[in-house]
Amino acid sequence: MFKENTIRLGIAPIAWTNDDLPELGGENTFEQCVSEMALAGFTGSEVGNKYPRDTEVLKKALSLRGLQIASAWFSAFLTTKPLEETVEAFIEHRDFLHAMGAKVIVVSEQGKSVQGQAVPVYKAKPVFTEEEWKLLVAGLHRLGELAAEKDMTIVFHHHMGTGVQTTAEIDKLMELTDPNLVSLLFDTGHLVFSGEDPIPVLKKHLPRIKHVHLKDIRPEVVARVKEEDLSFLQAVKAGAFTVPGDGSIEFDEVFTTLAASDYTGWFVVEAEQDPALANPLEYAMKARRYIGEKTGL
Ligand SMILES: O=C1C[C@@H](O)[C@H](O)[C@@H](O)C1=O
Ligand SMILES: [Co+2]
Repeated sequence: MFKENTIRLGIAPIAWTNDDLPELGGENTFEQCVSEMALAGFTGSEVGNKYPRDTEVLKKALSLRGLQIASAWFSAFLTTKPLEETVEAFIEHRDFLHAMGAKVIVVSEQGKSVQGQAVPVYKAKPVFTEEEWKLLVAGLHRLGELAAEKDMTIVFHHHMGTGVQTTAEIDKLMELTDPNLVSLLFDTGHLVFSGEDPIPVLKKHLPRIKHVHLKDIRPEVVARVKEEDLSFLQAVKAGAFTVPGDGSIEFDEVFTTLAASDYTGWFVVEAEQDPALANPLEYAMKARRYIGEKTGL
Protein backbone atom coordinates (compact mmCIF):
# COMPACT_ATOMS: atom_id res chain seq x y z
CA MET A 1 0.00 0.00 0.00
CA PHE A 2 2.72 2.52 0.97
CA LYS A 3 5.73 3.04 -1.26
CA GLU A 4 8.86 1.44 0.15
CA ASN A 5 10.73 3.39 2.84
CA THR A 6 8.27 6.28 2.96
CA ILE A 7 6.69 5.67 6.38
CA ARG A 8 8.26 5.15 9.76
CA LEU A 9 6.24 3.99 12.76
CA GLY A 10 6.65 5.69 16.11
CA ILE A 11 4.77 5.78 19.39
CA ALA A 12 4.43 8.51 21.99
CA PRO A 13 5.52 7.97 25.61
CA ILE A 14 2.26 9.53 26.84
CA ALA A 15 0.67 6.06 27.17
CA TRP A 16 3.35 5.15 29.75
CA THR A 17 3.65 8.47 31.60
CA ASN A 18 1.40 11.41 30.93
CA ASP A 19 3.11 14.82 31.04
CA ASP A 20 -0.25 16.61 31.28
CA LEU A 21 -1.41 14.37 34.16
CA PRO A 22 1.69 13.21 36.06
CA GLU A 23 -0.34 10.90 38.32
CA LEU A 24 -0.97 8.68 35.28
CA GLY A 25 1.97 6.29 34.98
CA GLY A 26 4.26 8.17 37.37
CA GLU A 27 5.70 4.78 38.37
CA ASN A 28 6.75 3.81 34.82
CA THR A 29 10.43 4.42 34.10
CA PHE A 30 12.02 5.83 30.95
CA GLU A 31 13.84 2.53 30.36
CA GLN A 32 10.63 0.51 30.62
CA CYS A 33 8.91 2.89 28.23
CA VAL A 34 11.52 2.82 25.45
CA SER A 35 12.16 -0.92 25.85
CA GLU A 36 8.46 -1.67 25.46
CA MET A 37 8.16 0.64 22.43
CA ALA A 38 10.88 -1.37 20.71
CA LEU A 39 9.43 -4.69 21.87
CA ALA A 40 6.09 -3.75 20.31
CA GLY A 41 7.82 -3.15 16.97
CA PHE A 42 8.17 0.63 16.77
CA THR A 43 11.30 2.44 15.56
CA GLY A 44 10.53 5.96 16.75
CA SER A 45 9.31 7.92 19.70
CA GLU A 46 8.33 11.42 20.69
CA VAL A 47 9.73 12.89 23.91
CA GLY A 48 8.29 12.69 27.43
CA ASN A 49 9.34 14.37 30.66
CA LYS A 50 11.23 11.30 31.88
CA TYR A 51 13.51 11.32 28.83
CA PRO A 52 17.12 12.41 29.52
CA ARG A 53 17.76 15.89 28.11
CA ASP A 54 21.43 15.12 27.51
CA THR A 55 21.35 14.27 23.80
CA GLU A 56 24.26 11.80 23.98
CA VAL A 57 22.67 9.87 26.87
CA LEU A 58 19.33 9.85 25.08
CA LYS A 59 20.85 8.78 21.76
CA LYS A 60 22.61 5.84 23.40
CA ALA A 61 19.47 4.65 25.21
CA LEU A 62 17.49 4.89 21.98
CA SER A 63 20.05 3.34 19.66
CA LEU A 64 20.37 0.31 21.98
CA ARG A 65 16.70 -0.29 21.22
CA GLY A 66 16.65 0.70 17.55
CA LEU A 67 14.64 3.86 18.20
CA GLN A 68 14.89 7.44 16.89
CA ILE A 69 13.22 10.66 17.96
CA ALA A 70 10.43 11.54 15.53
CA SER A 71 9.59 14.91 17.08
CA ALA A 72 8.45 16.56 20.31
CA TRP A 73 5.68 18.89 21.40
CA PHE A 74 6.33 22.63 21.81
CA SER A 75 3.88 24.95 23.61
CA ALA A 76 3.78 28.39 21.96
CA PHE A 77 2.13 31.41 23.61
CA LEU A 78 2.04 33.64 20.56
CA THR A 79 -1.39 35.11 21.33
CA THR A 80 -0.75 35.93 24.97
CA LYS A 81 2.96 36.52 25.62
CA PRO A 82 5.69 38.64 24.03
CA LEU A 83 6.97 36.90 20.87
CA GLU A 84 10.55 36.81 22.17
CA GLU A 85 9.56 34.55 25.10
CA THR A 86 8.22 31.91 22.72
CA VAL A 87 11.14 32.40 20.33
CA GLU A 88 13.73 31.86 23.07
CA ALA A 89 12.10 28.66 24.30
CA PHE A 90 11.58 27.49 20.71
CA ILE A 91 15.25 27.86 19.77
CA GLU A 92 16.28 25.63 22.70
CA HIS A 93 13.65 23.04 21.72
CA ARG A 94 14.61 23.22 18.02
CA ASP A 95 18.29 22.71 18.80
CA PHE A 96 17.54 19.73 21.03
CA LEU A 97 15.42 18.09 18.31
CA HIS A 98 17.99 18.94 15.64
CA ALA A 99 20.72 17.27 17.68
CA MET A 100 18.46 14.22 17.97
CA GLY A 101 18.03 14.07 14.19
CA ALA A 102 14.34 15.02 14.04
CA LYS A 103 13.06 16.89 10.98
CA VAL A 104 9.71 18.19 12.25
CA ILE A 105 8.78 20.23 15.33
CA VAL A 106 5.27 19.87 16.76
CA VAL A 107 3.90 23.32 17.68
CA SER A 108 0.69 23.93 19.60
CA GLU A 109 -0.68 27.37 20.47
CA GLN A 110 -1.28 27.29 24.20
CA GLY A 111 -2.27 30.94 24.54
CA LYS A 112 -5.84 30.86 25.99
CA SER A 113 -5.79 27.03 25.84
CA VAL A 114 -8.01 25.23 28.37
CA GLN A 115 -6.50 21.82 27.75
CA GLY A 116 -4.90 21.76 31.20
CA GLN A 117 -7.69 23.54 33.06
CA ALA A 118 -10.55 22.17 35.15
CA VAL A 119 -13.25 23.64 32.88
CA PRO A 120 -15.64 21.98 30.37
CA VAL A 121 -13.49 21.34 27.30
CA TYR A 122 -16.29 21.89 24.77
CA LYS A 123 -17.90 24.97 26.32
CA ALA A 124 -14.75 26.77 27.48
CA LYS A 125 -12.76 26.37 24.26
CA PRO A 126 -11.21 29.73 23.28
CA VAL A 127 -12.16 31.51 20.08
CA PHE A 128 -9.43 33.82 18.78
CA THR A 129 -10.17 37.45 17.92
CA GLU A 130 -8.85 38.76 14.59
CA GLU A 131 -6.01 40.44 16.51
CA GLU A 132 -5.06 37.10 18.08
CA TRP A 133 -5.12 35.38 14.67
CA LYS A 134 -2.68 38.01 13.40
CA LEU A 135 -0.34 37.41 16.35
CA LEU A 136 -0.58 33.65 15.85
CA VAL A 137 0.16 33.80 12.13
CA ALA A 138 3.06 36.26 12.46
CA GLY A 139 4.54 34.22 15.33
CA LEU A 140 4.24 30.94 13.45
CA HIS A 141 5.98 32.49 10.44
CA ARG A 142 8.83 33.47 12.75
CA LEU A 143 9.04 29.94 14.21
CA GLY A 144 8.90 28.51 10.68
CA GLU A 145 11.87 30.67 9.66
CA LEU A 146 13.82 29.56 12.72
CA ALA A 147 13.06 25.91 11.94
CA ALA A 148 14.18 26.40 8.31
CA GLU A 149 17.58 27.63 9.55
CA LYS A 150 18.19 24.01 10.59
CA ASP A 151 16.44 22.49 7.59
CA MET A 152 13.46 21.62 9.80
CA THR A 153 9.71 22.24 9.55
CA ILE A 154 7.11 23.24 12.10
CA VAL A 155 3.94 21.14 12.09
CA PHE A 156 1.00 22.84 13.78
CA HIS A 157 -1.00 20.62 16.17
CA HIS A 158 -4.76 21.37 16.12
CA HIS A 159 -5.98 20.38 19.59
CA MET A 160 -9.06 20.10 21.79
CA GLY A 161 -9.53 23.07 24.08
CA THR A 162 -7.41 25.43 21.99
CA GLY A 163 -8.09 28.21 19.49
CA VAL A 164 -7.25 25.90 16.58
CA GLN A 165 -9.49 22.88 17.12
CA THR A 166 -12.27 22.79 14.52
CA THR A 167 -12.20 22.23 10.75
CA ALA A 168 -13.02 25.91 10.19
CA GLU A 169 -10.15 26.99 12.46
CA ILE A 170 -7.71 24.63 10.76
CA ASP A 171 -8.84 25.90 7.33
CA LYS A 172 -8.37 29.48 8.49
CA LEU A 173 -4.89 28.82 9.85
CA MET A 174 -3.85 27.06 6.65
CA GLU A 175 -5.24 29.93 4.54
CA LEU A 176 -3.47 32.61 6.54
CA THR A 177 -0.07 30.95 6.82
CA ASP A 178 2.71 30.54 4.26
CA PRO A 179 2.97 26.87 3.18
CA ASN A 180 6.74 27.26 2.99
CA LEU A 181 6.88 28.12 6.69
CA VAL A 182 3.98 26.34 8.38
CA SER A 183 2.92 22.73 7.88
CA LEU A 184 0.15 20.76 9.57
CA LEU A 185 0.07 17.83 11.97
CA PHE A 186 -2.96 15.59 11.34
CA ASP A 187 -4.26 14.06 14.60
CA THR A 188 -7.20 11.70 14.01
CA GLY A 189 -8.25 11.59 17.66
CA HIS A 190 -8.45 15.33 18.22
CA LEU A 191 -10.50 15.85 15.07
CA VAL A 192 -13.07 13.18 15.94
CA PHE A 193 -13.22 14.28 19.60
CA SER A 194 -14.05 17.79 18.35
CA GLY A 195 -16.86 16.40 16.18
CA GLU A 196 -15.05 16.88 12.86
CA ASP A 197 -14.88 14.44 9.96
CA PRO A 198 -11.13 13.80 9.61
CA ILE A 199 -11.25 12.71 5.95
CA PRO A 200 -12.12 16.09 4.36
CA VAL A 201 -9.46 17.75 6.56
CA LEU A 202 -6.92 15.17 5.43
CA LYS A 203 -7.85 15.51 1.75
CA LYS A 204 -7.98 19.30 1.75
CA HIS A 205 -4.65 19.84 3.47
CA LEU A 206 -2.76 16.75 2.31
CA PRO A 207 0.16 18.62 0.69
CA ARG A 208 0.74 20.50 3.96
CA ILE A 209 0.51 17.51 6.30
CA LYS A 210 4.02 16.59 7.41
CA HIS A 211 3.35 14.62 10.59
CA VAL A 212 0.58 12.23 11.68
CA HIS A 213 -0.67 11.30 15.15
CA LEU A 214 -2.79 8.14 15.12
CA LYS A 215 -5.20 7.99 18.01
CA ASP A 216 -8.64 6.46 18.31
CA ILE A 217 -11.72 7.55 20.26
CA ARG A 218 -14.14 5.80 22.60
CA PRO A 219 -17.41 7.48 21.57
CA GLU A 220 -19.27 6.51 24.74
CA VAL A 221 -16.67 8.39 26.79
CA VAL A 222 -16.84 11.42 24.48
CA ALA A 223 -20.65 11.43 24.92
CA ARG A 224 -20.13 11.51 28.70
CA VAL A 225 -17.64 14.36 28.36
CA LYS A 226 -20.35 16.41 26.62
CA GLU A 227 -23.19 15.42 28.95
CA GLU A 228 -21.22 15.92 32.14
CA ASP A 229 -19.22 18.97 31.01
CA LEU A 230 -15.89 17.26 31.68
CA SER A 231 -12.52 18.93 31.18
CA PHE A 232 -9.95 17.67 28.66
CA LEU A 233 -7.88 15.98 31.38
CA GLN A 234 -10.96 14.37 32.96
CA ALA A 235 -11.78 13.06 29.49
CA VAL A 236 -8.30 11.58 29.09
CA LYS A 237 -8.52 9.94 32.51
CA ALA A 238 -11.97 8.57 31.69
CA GLY A 239 -10.53 6.91 28.57
CA ALA A 240 -11.67 9.16 25.71
CA PHE A 241 -8.57 8.17 23.70
CA THR A 242 -7.23 4.74 22.82
CA VAL A 243 -4.96 3.14 20.24
CA PRO A 244 -5.96 2.86 16.56
CA GLY A 245 -8.28 -0.08 16.02
CA ASP A 246 -9.63 -0.03 19.58
CA GLY A 247 -12.20 2.74 19.13
CA SER A 248 -14.71 4.05 16.61
CA ILE A 249 -12.47 5.68 14.00
CA GLU A 250 -12.43 4.07 10.57
CA PHE A 251 -8.76 4.19 9.58
CA ASP A 252 -8.99 2.54 6.13
CA GLU A 253 -9.57 5.80 4.26
CA VAL A 254 -6.96 7.60 6.34
CA PHE A 255 -4.38 5.05 5.27
CA THR A 256 -5.45 4.76 1.61
CA THR A 257 -5.51 8.56 1.23
CA LEU A 258 -2.05 8.93 2.72
CA ALA A 259 -0.72 5.99 0.68
CA ALA A 260 -1.94 7.59 -2.55
CA SER A 261 -0.27 10.90 -1.63
CA ASP A 262 3.33 12.08 -1.49
CA TYR A 263 3.35 11.84 2.31
CA THR A 264 6.60 10.62 3.69
CA GLY A 265 7.51 10.69 7.37
CA TRP A 266 6.24 9.39 10.68
CA PHE A 267 3.00 7.83 11.83
CA VAL A 268 3.07 8.23 15.59
CA VAL A 269 0.64 6.20 17.67
CA GLU A 270 -0.43 8.49 20.46
CA ALA A 271 -3.05 7.19 22.84
CA GLU A 272 -2.97 8.70 26.28
CA GLN A 273 -5.08 6.78 28.77
CA ASP A 274 -4.66 5.44 32.29
CA PRO A 275 -1.78 2.90 32.17
CA ALA A 276 -3.24 1.19 35.25
CA LEU A 277 -6.31 0.33 33.13
CA ALA A 278 -4.69 0.00 29.70
CA ASN A 279 -1.34 -1.77 29.95
CA PRO A 280 0.96 0.34 27.70
CA LEU A 281 2.87 -2.63 26.23
CA GLU A 282 -0.35 -4.53 25.52
CA TYR A 283 -1.91 -1.50 23.82
CA ALA A 284 1.28 -0.68 21.89
CA MET A 285 1.28 -4.26 20.54
CA LYS A 286 -2.42 -4.00 19.70
CA ALA A 287 -1.77 -0.77 17.75
CA ARG A 288 1.23 -2.23 15.93
CA ARG A 289 -0.77 -5.32 14.92
CA TYR A 290 -3.69 -3.21 13.68
CA ILE A 291 -1.47 -0.91 11.58
CA GLY A 292 0.29 -3.95 10.12
CA GLU A 293 -3.01 -5.59 9.19
CA LYS A 294 -4.43 -2.44 7.61
CA THR A 295 -1.33 -1.23 5.75
CA GLY A 296 1.18 -4.04 5.45
CA LEU A 297 3.74 -1.83 7.20
O1 LIG B 1 0.13 15.50 20.62
C1 LIG B 1 -0.35 15.51 21.76
C2 LIG B 1 0.53 15.83 22.93
C3 LIG B 1 -0.19 15.81 24.28
O2 LIG B 1 0.51 16.49 25.28
C4 LIG B 1 -1.60 16.20 24.09
O3 LIG B 1 -2.33 16.62 25.16
C5 LIG B 1 -2.23 15.07 23.30
O4 LIG B 1 -3.61 14.99 23.37
C6 LIG B 1 -1.73 15.18 21.91
O5 LIG B 1 -2.43 14.98 20.93
CO1 LIG C 1 -1.38 14.57 19.07
